[in-house]
Amino acid sequence: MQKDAIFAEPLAHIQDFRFDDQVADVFPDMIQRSVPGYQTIIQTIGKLSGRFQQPDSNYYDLGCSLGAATLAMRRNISVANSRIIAVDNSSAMVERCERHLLAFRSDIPVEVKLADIRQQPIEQAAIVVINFTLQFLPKEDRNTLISRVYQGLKPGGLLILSEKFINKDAQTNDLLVELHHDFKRANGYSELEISQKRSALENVMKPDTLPEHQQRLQQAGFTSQTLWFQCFNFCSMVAIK
Ligand SMILES: C[S@@+](CC[C@H](N)C(=O)[O-])C[C@H]1O[C@@H](n2cnc3c(N)ncnc32)[C@H](O)[C@@H]1O
Ligand SMILES: O=C(O)C(=O)C[C@]1(C(=O)O)C=C[C@@H](O)C=C1
Repeated sequence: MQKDAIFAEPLAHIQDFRFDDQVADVFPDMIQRSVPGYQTIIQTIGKLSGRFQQPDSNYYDLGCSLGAATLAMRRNISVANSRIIAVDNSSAMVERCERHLLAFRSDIPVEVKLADIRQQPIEQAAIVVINFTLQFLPKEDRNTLISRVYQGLKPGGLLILSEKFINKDAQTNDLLVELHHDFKRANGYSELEISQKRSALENVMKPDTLPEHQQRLQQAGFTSQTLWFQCFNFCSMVAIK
């Protein structure tokens, strides 16, 4: 696995964070060292896929990057007529995702699409995964996407939504941010790497609060939802139709 050193040297000008070739090359290392509980979340997406699979259904991975959640779903689905649709608008990610999936054998077809998830139709879905991607959409587009997901799920269908979040209360927000930075330090990131990446993400990643997420899910129609994972300012929720 290639080590993430993208922000290791002082940068004269910090550009907005993009999922380009440079990021895609180091992404497994980057996400592992940056997102507390990432591995647990991926494993649990696998377990949930076993539980919520339904025959003759679609499974969506929206913002699939290299396909970690797709692979976790694919390993755990055993019912007939299942199809996975993995979508990302970064060509660097999609190219590598396709190659990555070919390295593992399976009878379940996966369609990897270079597209904007805001344009992706959701139909006959047993499961929709949005793993650390909603936070990159413009705020005004988030309600529409979650409503479309609700509409496209079959009865009993599951949405798995993982996000970085903020607290309105500054004191506890700062505490969670500091604990996350401690996590990054423990994983070998320097102060410079932490602060330069933070600046690069500032304009492109706008996390919501937990109540904003909960309200959005409810407004979309989900009457059954819960937070199942939280570590510092990272979380994962499930909502059942
Ligand atoms: C943090 S990564 C997701 C990680 C991945 N889901 C996983 O579990 O390993 C966010 C991804 O969302 C993609 N993305 C961001 N906005 C998007 C959009 N509007 N449409 C499609 N993909 C998008 C990025 O290209 C990036 O690959
Ligand atoms: O590194 C951070 O501080 C993050 O916010 C992590 C985060 C994410 O939450 O999606 C941001 C971008 C990277 O692609 C991987 C992870």
